Amino acid sequence: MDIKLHHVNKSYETGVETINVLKDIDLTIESGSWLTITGPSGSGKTTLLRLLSAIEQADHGQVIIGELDAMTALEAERRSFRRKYIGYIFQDFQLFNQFDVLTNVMIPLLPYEAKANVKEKAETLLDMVGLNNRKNHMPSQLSGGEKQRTAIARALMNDPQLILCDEPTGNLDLKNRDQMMGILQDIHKKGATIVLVTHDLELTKYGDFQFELRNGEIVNRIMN
Ligand SMILES: Nc1ncnc2c1ncn2[C@@H]1O[C@H](COP(=O)(O)OP(=O)(O)OP(=O)(O)O)[C@@H](O)[C@H]1O
Repeated sequence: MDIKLHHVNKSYETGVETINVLKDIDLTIESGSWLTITGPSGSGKTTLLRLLSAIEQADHGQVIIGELDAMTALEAERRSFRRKYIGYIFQDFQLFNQFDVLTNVMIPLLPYEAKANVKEKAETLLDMVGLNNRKNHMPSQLSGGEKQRTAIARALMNDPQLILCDEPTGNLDLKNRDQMMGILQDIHKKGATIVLVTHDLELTKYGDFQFELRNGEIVNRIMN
């Protein structure tokens, strides 16, 4: 899906001060492309992903994600759009500690599809990320890398057209990192748009284009 951000600003109020996190962001991401975003800690990368997922709204500007006008759409409309089209791999995984791995992966689709189908799909994805032998484990029993792979499997449950990845390989060893990047490449070849935030400069070689965020501004735009 095509994505367009125009004159986008985002700030947070802490009660003491206003933090201007994203400043006048202009960005076009063509359907099926792969953008890699790097930048120092606190530069606004996660905030940008939150706007691209329509979890949060900008203060000003235009945010168009496929058919969704994220600035004017109501919360329910944004949630439904996310569920249909977006896979989000969160930096902190956001697993439900009270549910086992399989249930964590099934959760996004459970309210909407037959349980048997959802289970089959979740098991296929857990196989793909090499975790089928952990499917009945609780998150507290997993290593950081296993949690991350669970989060990756869960993000793929809805066959997302747009995949937003926040440090998706930060907890993985090189072998698992390359395996996960291989999975993302396969999905990308099938047409998904990918936006990947990373500190790992090795990963910038995968995308079509990249930029750095610095202090909430885009710098160093590079076409690969
Ligand atoms: N809900 C919030 N309330 C107040 N400030 C926030 C909030 N969310 C983020 N910030 C601030 O916004 C700035 C950008 O945060 P963000 O998480 O987008 O950075 P980042 O580039 O993803 O950092 P990292 O690489 O460390 O994950 C930081 O200074 C952070 O403290």
